[in-house]
Amino acid sequence: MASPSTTTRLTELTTIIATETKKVEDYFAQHNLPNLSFAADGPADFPVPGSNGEIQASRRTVINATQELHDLMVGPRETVRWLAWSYNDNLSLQAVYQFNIAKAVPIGGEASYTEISKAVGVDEINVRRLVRHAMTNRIFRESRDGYVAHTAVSRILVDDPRMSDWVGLCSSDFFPSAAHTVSAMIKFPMSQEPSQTGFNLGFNVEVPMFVEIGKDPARAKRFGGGMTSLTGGEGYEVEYLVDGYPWAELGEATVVDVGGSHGFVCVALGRKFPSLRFVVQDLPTTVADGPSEIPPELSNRIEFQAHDFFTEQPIKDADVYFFRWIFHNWSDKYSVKILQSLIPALKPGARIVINDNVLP
Ligand SMILES: C[S@@+](CC[C@H](N)C(=O)[O-])C[C@H]1O[C@@H](n2cnc3c(N)ncnc32)[C@H](O)[C@@H]1O
Repeated sequence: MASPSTTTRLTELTTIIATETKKVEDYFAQHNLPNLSFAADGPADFPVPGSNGEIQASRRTVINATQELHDLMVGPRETVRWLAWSYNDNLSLQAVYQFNIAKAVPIGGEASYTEISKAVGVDEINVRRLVRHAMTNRIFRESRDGYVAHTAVSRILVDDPRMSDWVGLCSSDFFPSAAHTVSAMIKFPMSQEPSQTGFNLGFNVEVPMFVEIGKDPARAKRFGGGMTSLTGGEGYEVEYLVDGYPWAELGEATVVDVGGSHGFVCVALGRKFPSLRFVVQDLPTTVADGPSEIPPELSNRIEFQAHDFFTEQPIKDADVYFFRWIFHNWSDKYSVKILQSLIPALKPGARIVINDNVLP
């Protein structure tokens, strides 16, 4: 029999939501901050810095409590139904990205479905279906019957090219891979091979994902841009890394950022620790785009080198070999290979620093 405690929990949650929301609103009022809104000119981010622990804790509590309240109200059976259907959210987002629909809607104005259809070269019925579906996630709004305007969410796809890269990477590279992951598990049971994955079945290719993406400069650039965007996202800020390790104690030291993409981590470290020098290693197409991302004042301390981390590490005298978000991409077999290829380069006292996420 169902526990009668649900009613109590609902009331508890509404009280938590009201109390913590008031703290946030009072803070906004005291600091003259804009109201939260999805209007196209509304704030794109929560307008209180992450360092404000108290308001961020209230915000987090409201997010969790409203989610729980929502889920309780929806109920277990309908939760499963909607979860199973949520691929449609990726689908409409992929269409918006792929057909560049956000750019077909003027900021501060509106466009009819007919105009969008002409601008993006997709038939009007599908434009209408997909854009209206995207609206269920607050991507665009219908300003009047048959006309589309931006919201603060859709506007980000125009204003923030790196977020657009992230959307493209997730919807166009990861979504098809995820859709084939279980098929890959059935076809290649217990495989540790990077060429026997959902990506391989999804794109019908035999080489590992990074090799395939690296063959196409535009796709590699999108991957790098997407990673930069993710790193700027809440909870992933590079400051945790900058402040969370005693970099200053290394003194005059060389840090090799293995698989360092476009070098944005080294930029953040280089700004704060002037005695560090950096070599960013990655696949050739990725490092080709790196130097243009480095601010001029750091270009003499950050260099790029094409290097495949499965081959012997070419930099022999470094103080730190740094791996950020590398090992979670590889099975144990290949993670061991990546580490073994460092061995010939390690001088006494050299460090291997790993910054990665672990699912608890
Ligand atoms: C998840 S990204 C992490 C990027 C960066 N370290 C960061 O913190 O965002 C993994 C990186 O590994 C690179 N990579 C993949 N295979 C590689 C290989 N065999 N040798 C060197 N880099 C590789 C990719 O190009 C990509 O930039």
